[in-house]
Amino acid sequence: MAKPQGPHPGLMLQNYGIVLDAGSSHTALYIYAWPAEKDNNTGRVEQTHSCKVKGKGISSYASQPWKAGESLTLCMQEAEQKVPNKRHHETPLYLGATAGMRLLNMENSSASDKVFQAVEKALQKFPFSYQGARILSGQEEGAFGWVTVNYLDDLCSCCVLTSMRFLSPSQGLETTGALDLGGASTQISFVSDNYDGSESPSNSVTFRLYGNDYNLYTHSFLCYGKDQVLRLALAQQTQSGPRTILDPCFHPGYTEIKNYSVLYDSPCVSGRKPQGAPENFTLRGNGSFGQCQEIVKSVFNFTSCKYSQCSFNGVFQPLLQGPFGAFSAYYFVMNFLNLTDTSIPLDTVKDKLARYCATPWDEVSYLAEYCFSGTYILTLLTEGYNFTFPSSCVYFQIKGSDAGWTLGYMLNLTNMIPAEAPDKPPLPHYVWAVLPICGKVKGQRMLLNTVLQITWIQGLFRRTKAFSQWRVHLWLKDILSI
Ligand SMILES: O=c1[nH]cnc2c1ncn2[C@@H]1O[C@H](COP(=O)(O)OP(=O)(O)O)[C@@H](O)[C@H]1O
Ligand SMILES: [Ca+2]
Repeated sequence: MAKPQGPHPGLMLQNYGIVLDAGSSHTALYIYAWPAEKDNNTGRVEQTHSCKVKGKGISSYASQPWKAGESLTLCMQEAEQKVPNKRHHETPLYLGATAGMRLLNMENSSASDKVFQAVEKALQKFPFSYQGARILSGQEEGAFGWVTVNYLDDLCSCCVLTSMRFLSPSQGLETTGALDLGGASTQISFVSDNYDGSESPSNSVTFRLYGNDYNLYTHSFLCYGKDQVLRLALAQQTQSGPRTILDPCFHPGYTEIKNYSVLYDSPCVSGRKPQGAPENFTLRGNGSFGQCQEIVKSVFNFTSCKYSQCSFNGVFQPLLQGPFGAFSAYYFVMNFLNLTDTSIPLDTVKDKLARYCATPWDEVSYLAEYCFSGTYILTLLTEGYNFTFPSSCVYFQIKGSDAGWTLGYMLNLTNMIPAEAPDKPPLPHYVWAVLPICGKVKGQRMLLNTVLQITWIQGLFRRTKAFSQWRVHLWLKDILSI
């Protein structure tokens, strides 16, 4: 008897790509896959696997660089299992390091070189097509995060509220801004109609997509990731070299002995260590959101701005234009605190956070830093960047842990971000009319997307924004399976 025929093997063929995100706090490996037979511009790239490397980020191995390489072995072995053997040699492997390595490189560039040598040696042992390990600039980190957010196009309910924006004849269509919060740096990236890149060229990244140039505003604040900001806040409170501090950002009853040398061992606070400080100090929590916010505010500088407008620390920022997707630690922290619903009035959010901060430590008992982190996020968004809640549409991405710069980085390096327009329109016009029907088939959520996409298409005809054309193109291909 003849064997049952499976799908044509060609249809099953997948391409793979691996990106290691060497963050300041830890390293994560992501595997992406996309159909091999579709041309690069249209196949939907999906994350098929992720692996969290045990231990800390590679920058923490400055004094034992070989361990940085070793630390990656288990996740790399997992990747060997997950990517089919036949595809190993064609699978590109990238490692990108962010703010932890930026700081180490500033502090001790030979130690940072040694960490990269060790990592390179470890990665080259695997059968993938190794494409190099490097430090991403802050602009790259922000810009690739923005590409990911817009590629994923995973609009949440928050944007339903603002979908009328898309219909507004004056505004036209919009892309989604990206907010990334790491341990050592934080990025904000968005396209603003009134920003042409000339006022502060260092904050401008130009993308060529479908034949049009996009001007993206992006800024990375080194030392404003949540772990380094905690150091800035503690440095602020220990300038006189005390033996004890009463810290409002920690729960009442919380006590921790902190070492001065360890606290000040970072370029973000080095040079500020108080002279003649004892070896340690005791941090005692007193859980006051209001006082904590005052301390957090003091790490921002709002006094000088040589541009038409600034966010903080004299950094230019054009008028906010949303929606925005907030991911990484934004998501972890706000999800933990049950504060991802941005339609809640700001005062209610503050009340909830105040109640959480005031909860005695013996009732919380683990994860001491969420009061501080929540207060920092709220302050960064409202005072630093000037978001107003609930009218600003910032949504904490459900797949927050997996959104980030890695997908955008890989799309760029594998030439999957189309720079030039296709010769002919992506689809014949009659397809537009079919959209609502296709939408209904996949249920309400798809219907919502349909409405948004149609509005985008209206925008397309109005302003022919190339990036949205790209998105619409991908989306149509996806739902129509062509
Ligand atoms: O599963 C989690 N729960 C809570 N926080 C997390 C989790 N995974 C990562 N984080 C936090 O997200 C941040 C990720 O920062 P990352 O290591 O990418 O630094 P970087 O982007 O500044 O280089 C860190 O502050 C880390 O503590
Ligand atoms: Ca990161």
